Amino acid sequence: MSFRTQPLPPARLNRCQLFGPGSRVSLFEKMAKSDADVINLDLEDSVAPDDKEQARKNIIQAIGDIDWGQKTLSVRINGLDTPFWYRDVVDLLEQAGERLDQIMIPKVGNAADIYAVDALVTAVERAKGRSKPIRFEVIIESAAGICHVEEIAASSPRMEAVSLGAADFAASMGMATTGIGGTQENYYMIREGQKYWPDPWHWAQTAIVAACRTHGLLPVDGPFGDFSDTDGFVAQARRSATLGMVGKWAIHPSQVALANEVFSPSEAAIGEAREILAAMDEAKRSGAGATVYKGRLVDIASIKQAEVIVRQAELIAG
Ligand SMILES: CC(C)(COP(=O)(O)OP(=O)(O)OC[C@H]1O[C@@H](n2cnc3c(N)ncnc32)[C@H](O)[C@@H]1OP(=O)(O)O)[C@@H](O)C(=O)NCCC(=O)NCCSC(=O)C[C@H](O)C(=O)O
Ligand SMILES: [Mg+2]
Repeated sequence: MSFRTQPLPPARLNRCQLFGPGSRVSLFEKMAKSDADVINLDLEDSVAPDDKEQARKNIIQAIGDIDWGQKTLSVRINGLDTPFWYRDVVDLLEQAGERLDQIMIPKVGNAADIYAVDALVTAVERAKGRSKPIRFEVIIESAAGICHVEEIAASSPRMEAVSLGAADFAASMGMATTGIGGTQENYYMIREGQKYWPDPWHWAQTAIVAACRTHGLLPVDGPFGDFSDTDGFVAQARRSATLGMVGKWAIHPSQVALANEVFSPSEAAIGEAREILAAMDEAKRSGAGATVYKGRLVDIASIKQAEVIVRQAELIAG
């Protein structure tokens, strides 16, 4: 480990983030009653330009009126290249109640983008005497965003989470696809006449995970567009979990249970993690730094791996 130790991410569940357009008020109660850990009310791309103002009003009202339970409540503002974002921030911070936990900033390109939003948020918080600091989550969904992901992760103490937005990312990168996440038909390799489909999102996800882990943030996988493809969603989510991501967006309620299942450690995994910790306790007592568990090596690094699973299990248990 370097002299600088790795900070822990916020101790809260983020297995599923359920999205809904701010213009579809009829969805809000359903979102609040869902099993998602995080709710994202959207002012950005799921809301048509003519509906932006009304959507903002709907969201401000709903933040106060609806019982959101223990969920993390987040609003996605419009991008910094639009005329809408500053009004989103000012109206939300001036008019929405303290129940609002965070704002999601889309299409972030560098740390200066976060600096700009932070300055505005800080000014309104001070002017209005808000007692709970708003936290930030951002979406990496452009070539510039992925190039600057580390400085973005380090950009503000308000930062909590970073998501990969596969749709805008693909567009910005000029990727030859209209699919949102998942396997891409033309991204394959051939060996002995057999096709294999690698994961085109892998490197971007890994870069996000590394930046988040370095700065104590939550790395999250974004949308999977084809909500009728359950197997495809689960496969994508499992790959993300294996890489270190803590959760995934749901753009339809049918995806919530799938994400919760994938990003909750199974009883077997929790049991094994606890056994590894016990085996390493025993090893340490006898002065050893490594031991054998079920025929394989476990050592001090295994303790940290097991602790990730046990920590997640404890969060879920409450
Ligand atoms: C995708 C949808 C437009 C589908 O809506 P709809 O046609 O109403 O779906 P269903 O008829 O199948 O709905 C079944 C029941 O579920 C309720 N419902 C639907 N959506 C939601 C929701 N988001 N939350 C809660 N409940 C929901 C319906 O009302 C039905 O209920 P009932 O009648 O009582 O049975 C719609 O799901 C939708 O708008 N989804 C969210 C879209 C969104 O927010 N997109 C933005 C995020 S993705 C993105 O921005 C890309 C990213 O930035 C990137 O670049 O990658
Ligand atoms: Mg997007």
